[in-house]
Amino acid sequence: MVTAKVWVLKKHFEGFPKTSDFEMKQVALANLKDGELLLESVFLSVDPYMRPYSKRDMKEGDVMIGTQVARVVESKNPAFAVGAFVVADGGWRTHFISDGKDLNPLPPSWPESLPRSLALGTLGMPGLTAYFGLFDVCKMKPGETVLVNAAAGAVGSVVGQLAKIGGCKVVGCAGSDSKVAYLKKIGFDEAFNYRTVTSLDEALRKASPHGYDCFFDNVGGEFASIAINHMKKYGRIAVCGAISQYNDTVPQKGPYIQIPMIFKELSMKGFIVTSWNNGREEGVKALLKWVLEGKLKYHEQVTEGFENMPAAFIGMLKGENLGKAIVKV
Ligand SMILES: NC(=O)C1=CN([C@@H]2O[C@H](COP(=O)(O)OP(=O)(O)OC[C@H]3O[C@@H](n4cnc5c(N)ncnc54)[C@H](OP(=O)(O)O)[C@@H]3O)[C@@H](O)[C@H]2O)C=CC1
Ligand SMILES: CCCCC/C=C\CC(=O)/C=C/C=C/C=C\[C@@H](O)CCCC(=O)O
Repeated sequence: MVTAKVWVLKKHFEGFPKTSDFEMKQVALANLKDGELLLESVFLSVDPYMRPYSKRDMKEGDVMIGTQVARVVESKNPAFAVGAFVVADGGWRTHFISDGKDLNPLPPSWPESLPRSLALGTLGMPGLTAYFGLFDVCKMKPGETVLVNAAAGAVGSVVGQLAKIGGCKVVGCAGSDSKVAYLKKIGFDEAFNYRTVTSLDEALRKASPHGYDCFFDNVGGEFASIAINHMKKYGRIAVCGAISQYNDTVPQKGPYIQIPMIFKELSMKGFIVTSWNNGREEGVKALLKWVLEGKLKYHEQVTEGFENMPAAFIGMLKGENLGKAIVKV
């Protein structure tokens, strides 16, 4: 009998999550039934969505939601051989049983040169978010100017590079000087530290005096309220996330956006990447091609040890990650 370690939400978050909000438990797994398979987590993802989704979708005592790259260790399902790797949404668990229905197999042709953890980042949900958010929501065109915040993160770093591949000028912001240096290294035309500039308004104007055609918003809040005034006429805003608001105990009250929306005749669209699940194969194929060509660089913030999942999650929310935050079991 296999005993899994799991992390449960001991107490709903109030403001920033604390390690005391989580509790590690041991769960004895039953023997496999026909059609089932036993999976062992190899890499686990920590993502911003877990913060708001936990409030909406979870009750105290539930196993934390999340995805992982897992290896098949025992199988009574002919579609999955022992040793195969899959992306699963098994939550924060070291081992779990699946009936095979909600698993995304990694292609057997996965290049040996690439870490399988990329299936949780640049070649997975965050990378696809950037891909479809930029091409289908922003509808960027060559020669345009693209703005992206949280630009050194899992989604933002892909957005900026795809925009460069698409022939655009790219401006990004991040929360540390080292992240800003990374952005310039991977090809951003302009980048600034939003925490240290004296004026966000001035920084945005300096980076692109004629404004922005596309704004890929990962952050919301005050930044978005200021950035909207720098949009060009007929600009497009892809509302991807609002991480500056996820930990609010009292909702922020921003300026109202109707005047710039009307005056500049802007388009603003919120989106969730799961709406493109049917396009997943197309997106991963395109992203993989650019990675293998060296046009799409990736960075992973790897935390070692299942016991460190809460710390990795909290650290990501606080900006301690460069690129995709993952936990290596
Ligand atoms: N709509 C969708 O389908 C999806 C939406 N998302 C959203 O995209 C955004 C980025 O996600 P992801 O790339 O996975 O995460 P990241 O890898 O970018 O990590 C989160 C980053 O957000 C930044 N951040 C945290 N708090 C603040 C704040 N108060 N103000 C400004 N920046 C902050 C930090 O970077 P920094 O150093 O720059 O502060 C931190 O590193 C999130 O809002 C997420 O919810 C992600 C996936 C799918
Ligand atoms: C509850 C209010 C949510 C407001 C928007 C918050 C976050 C946006 C975001 O980060 C969306 C992420 C989407 C992730 C999609 C796919 C999965 O890997 C997560 C699935 C989680 C689930 O649907 O159970």
